[in-house]
Amino acid sequence: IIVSVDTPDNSSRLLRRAMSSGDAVRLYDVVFVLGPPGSGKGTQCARIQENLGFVHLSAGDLLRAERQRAGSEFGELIETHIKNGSIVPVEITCKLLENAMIASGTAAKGFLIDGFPRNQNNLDGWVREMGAKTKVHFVLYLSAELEICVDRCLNRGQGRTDDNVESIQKRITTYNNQTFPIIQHYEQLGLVREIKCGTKTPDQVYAEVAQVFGNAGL
Ligand SMILES: Nc1ncnc2c1ncn2[C@@H]1O[C@H](COP(=O)(O)OP(=O)(O)OP(=O)(O)O)[C@@H](O)[C@H]1O
Ligand SMILES: Nc1ccn([C@H]2C[C@H](O)[C@@H](COP(=O)(O)O)O2)c(=O)n1
Ligand SMILES: [Mg+2]
Repeated sequence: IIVSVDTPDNSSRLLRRAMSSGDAVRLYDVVFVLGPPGSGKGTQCARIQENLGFVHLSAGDLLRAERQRAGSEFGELIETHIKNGSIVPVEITCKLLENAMIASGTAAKGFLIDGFPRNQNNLDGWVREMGAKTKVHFVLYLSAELEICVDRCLNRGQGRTDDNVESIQKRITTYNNQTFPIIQHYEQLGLVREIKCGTKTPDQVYAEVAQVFGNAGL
């Protein structure tokens, strides 16, 4: 039950009453969005944000912005991980996500967290820091054949330092070894909503995405 919007920093839209304890507990509504590099996570999140009122937070975008921020003590470390396709320690990423959630103001229906949690360290850190403040409704898993994903990354044209063959191969290895097990973890909890999107157009994928959100009452 949504009972209020007032939080100490006036930033969270949803304040729900914990029916069991009677205590007021703040819960951010969250959908994680995972899938291989180039599967279309950012593309679909932009549409969900526009049409369904969720705020899109890309962990990769937040890390790239932090890398560029003058005076950041993490810039070099982030760049090294991005180039190597490895995963930045969760303390950094989780703090960036939480700050962005707080900064997003009061209008969000919920948060689409794109590209997170990407490994066990991400998941453990999230549970530790954000578990009690969030409700993860489901994991939107955008799957696609890896050859298609590689082509899309190489043709993305956004000047990303990791859209080259060497970095993409490393990102895919990390995805297979570290991220896929996280998807399997959520699958075991019955929380994965997979959309097979390799050969579908963005419009076709979005039609299925909208259905998933509709089915979840979001
Ligand atoms: N269904 C689709 N069909 C064809 N091209 C697509 C489709 N979805 C996205 N693209 C294109 O593929 C590229 C990668 O898409 P996008 O950036 O959304 O992927 P991503 O999953 O966020 O990737 P990353 O994990 O590397 O951030 C972009 O150039 C995008 O325009
Ligand atoms: N949870 C995350 C998300 C991203 N990164 C780093 C490493 C990724 O290869 C890179 C790009 O992410 P993308 O934009 O493709 O989602 O950012 C990370 O370390 N941890
Ligand atoms: Mg992306």
